[in-house]
Amino acid sequence: MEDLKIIGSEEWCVFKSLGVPAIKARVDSGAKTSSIQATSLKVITKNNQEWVKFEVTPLQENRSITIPCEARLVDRRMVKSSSGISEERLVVKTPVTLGEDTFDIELTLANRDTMEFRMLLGREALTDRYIVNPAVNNQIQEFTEDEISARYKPYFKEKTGLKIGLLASNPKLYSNMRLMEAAEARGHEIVFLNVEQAYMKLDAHSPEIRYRGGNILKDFDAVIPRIKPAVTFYGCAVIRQFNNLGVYCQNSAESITQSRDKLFASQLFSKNDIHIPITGFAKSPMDTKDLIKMVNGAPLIIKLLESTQGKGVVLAETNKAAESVINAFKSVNTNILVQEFIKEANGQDIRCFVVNGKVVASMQRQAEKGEFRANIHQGGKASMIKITQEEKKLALKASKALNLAVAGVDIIRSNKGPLLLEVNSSPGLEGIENATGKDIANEMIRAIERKLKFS
Ligand SMILES: Nc1ncnc2c1ncn2[C@@H]1O[C@H](COP(=O)(O)OP(=O)(O)OP(=O)(O)O)[C@@H](O)[C@H]1O
Ligand SMILES: [Mg+2]
Ligand SMILES: [Mg+2]
Repeated sequence: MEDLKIIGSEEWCVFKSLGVPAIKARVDSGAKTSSIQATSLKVITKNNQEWVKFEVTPLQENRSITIPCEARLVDRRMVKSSSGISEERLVVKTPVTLGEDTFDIELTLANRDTMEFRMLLGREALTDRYIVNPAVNNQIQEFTEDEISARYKPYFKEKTGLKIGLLASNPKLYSNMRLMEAAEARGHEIVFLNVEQAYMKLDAHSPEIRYRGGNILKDFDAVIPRIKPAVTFYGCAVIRQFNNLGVYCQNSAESITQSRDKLFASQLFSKNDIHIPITGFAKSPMDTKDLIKMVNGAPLIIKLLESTQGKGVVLAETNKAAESVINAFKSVNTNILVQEFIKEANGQDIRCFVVNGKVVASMQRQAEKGEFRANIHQGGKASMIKITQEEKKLALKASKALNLAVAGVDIIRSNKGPLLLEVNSSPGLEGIENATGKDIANEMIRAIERKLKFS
């Protein structure tokens, strides 16, 4: 016991033979084997032995430094993730240096970028060497920030900007052109990626995304998803793949999927105590009459579950009309929501543009004469508006409920106070930039910089 050293909760490890000058490990006596976050895994044969090539992004704060490594493969192990799923992980063996001691360590290569720390130091490496004192850090080796900078100096690439992918469909669309412009203006490299031309390889060790023609899409720091409704399913699969490869996606596949389903989203809102117009959903035409009563009768709104630009939103003026329209949709198996009509809104609604938990712009939209839908695509006119504290809170709460970093939140003013209409995951920039004069594209790019701690 006496010659065991005290090790803290976080320690710097050096891997000379891998070429990793310093990597901070979380000391985790709960884990048997140590692990390191690794991407682009590839098993190769060297002198009749199996080796693994992989890449390590060793610094938590700087994702632009990636070190190519090679180590001998000693095992393949099934590991249970926190969600209970078993996955095969490659295990390599390599010398590690902690302070004055150098010893061989087995490392599981964790190829999913979910770890806060880039490395975990497990029991096997600690036993007979260290006693853990979780209250302290850097007991074995302390590196100052300057020392880390010096150690990493040769690795700092001449990289002045991020590499961002704009995952969308039409490069000529105002919003997409503005995002490309804003990213370039801030010194980043931005690549337009047509979502339907990206395809993927699903493989435990070397998952990939390729682009038409066979190019592998790699080295992306971030992806801005701008997925049109018609490609939601495929687009979200591509976003998930980028995410699995450790690329930051400004809106996640999950939140986009949720926001696209008006019923699912409305259930999330009511669960989170977010007020929406009274809304009903029913399967059978036998319930239509009561459904209409439930939302206070006609005039009422009927909405297709997946609709945008106001195309799938209908106003039924009388109970009779409502009943026949609802039953007509049901007869062709189309899912619809039935909603209380907020007459006092007078064809007005409010669009709040939310970026990373902040309302960066808001506008009022006024429907054309004789029209109740305020959508700009339906001829609505936009103007500046100062929203109330309550409306701001509502917008932020709604985007938070869906976990969207970028969201277009539609709010309607009713006699009961502001009500949430819907949250869009790819809100257009044209209407709101023109109405408010705000540079929203720039806000979105800056939000990515902040998330990636790029400055
Ligand atoms: N319950 C309601 N009462 C009054 N007006 C409504 C109601 N629901 C929707 N509207 C009007 O219809 C417009 C379109 O509705 P909604 O935003 O739900 O549909 P959408 O087709 O998804 O539009 P978007 O293009 O914003 O995604 C709203 O902006 C609003 O002006
Ligand atoms: Mg919508
Ligand atoms: Mg809308």
